Amino acid sequence: MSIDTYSVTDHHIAQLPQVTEPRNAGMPLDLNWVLGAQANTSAIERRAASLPARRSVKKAYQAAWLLKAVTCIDLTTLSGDDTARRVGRLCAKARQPVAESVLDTLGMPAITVGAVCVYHEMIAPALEALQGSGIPVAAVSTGFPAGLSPLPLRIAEIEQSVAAGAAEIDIVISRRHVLEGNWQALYDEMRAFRVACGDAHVKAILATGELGSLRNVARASIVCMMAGADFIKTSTGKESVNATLPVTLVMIRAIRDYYDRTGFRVGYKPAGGISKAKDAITYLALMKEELGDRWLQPDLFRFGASSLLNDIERQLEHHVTGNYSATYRHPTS
Ligand SMILES: O=C[C@H](O)COP(=O)(O)O
Repeated sequence: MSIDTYSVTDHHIAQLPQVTEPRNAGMPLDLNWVLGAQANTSAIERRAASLPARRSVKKAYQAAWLLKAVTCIDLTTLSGDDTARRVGRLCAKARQPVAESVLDTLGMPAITVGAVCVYHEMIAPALEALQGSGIPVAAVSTGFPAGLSPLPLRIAEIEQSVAAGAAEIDIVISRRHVLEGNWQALYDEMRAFRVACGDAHVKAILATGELGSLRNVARASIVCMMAGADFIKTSTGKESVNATLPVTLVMIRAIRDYYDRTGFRVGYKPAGGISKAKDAITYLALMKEELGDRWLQPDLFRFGASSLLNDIERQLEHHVTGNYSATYRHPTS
């Protein structure tokens, strides 16, 4: 199946959606629902394997999809040697991720990335560098990436990050709760994190590469949503296996199930190892197909990525410098 006919309108490109989404309030832990969650691994893997080949976007539509992807990036630096200077450069890129000349040629308005994602210590320089841009700062907290520091410290870290001005907090769950099937413990932990976040939105990093099975991924996704996660996110980027298409299918179907049963839309953030423009399009197409256009807005979809933007920039350059530029039409025209 091709997605040539998918329209990527100005509305989709718009940086900030005008819709007001009721925040996921969560619900009591429903163990019947959690334990009933299954994942047919071979069917999911078969479908995931066919996705990249089945998804193609005509050249005339690609630039719009790529710009859409840019608006959904949590531009990230999560390195032990991060400095205020490096974060400053990242933020300058976040403000203007695509060269003005490229946007002009494509007839597109100025865009920014979805957010900048850093460690707690880098919140202040990020805020300073992003002043006036409207781009939120996301902080990884709770002992990222392993999440094995004492619970009170992890909660205090969230509180400090929120006090420092982070509008979004990416927490890591305790993988052992999933591996031991201790859903109550996972729920209680996630609930405590959500409370500590206050008004800041919370993304629950499942570290799916360490959860042992797709069924565990499905169950952990549901428990975190029940406990009030605003987003569920695949990975820290530090596991040996990070974002994958099978895991994505499982997580976004859990999101759909949760929406059908509760009416709350929870966001999805694939993260780790997504560095190619064509992969970004595959993810966007999958979101559109499984969850619909609403989940293509940056308040419900983000890529956690440190190098994806570089490849998207390269591809956009091809669009404006190659033969292609002469034939470019906006998808809505
Ligand atoms: O959430 C962010 C991830 O750490 C990014 O991973 P990456 O450096 O592989 O793009």
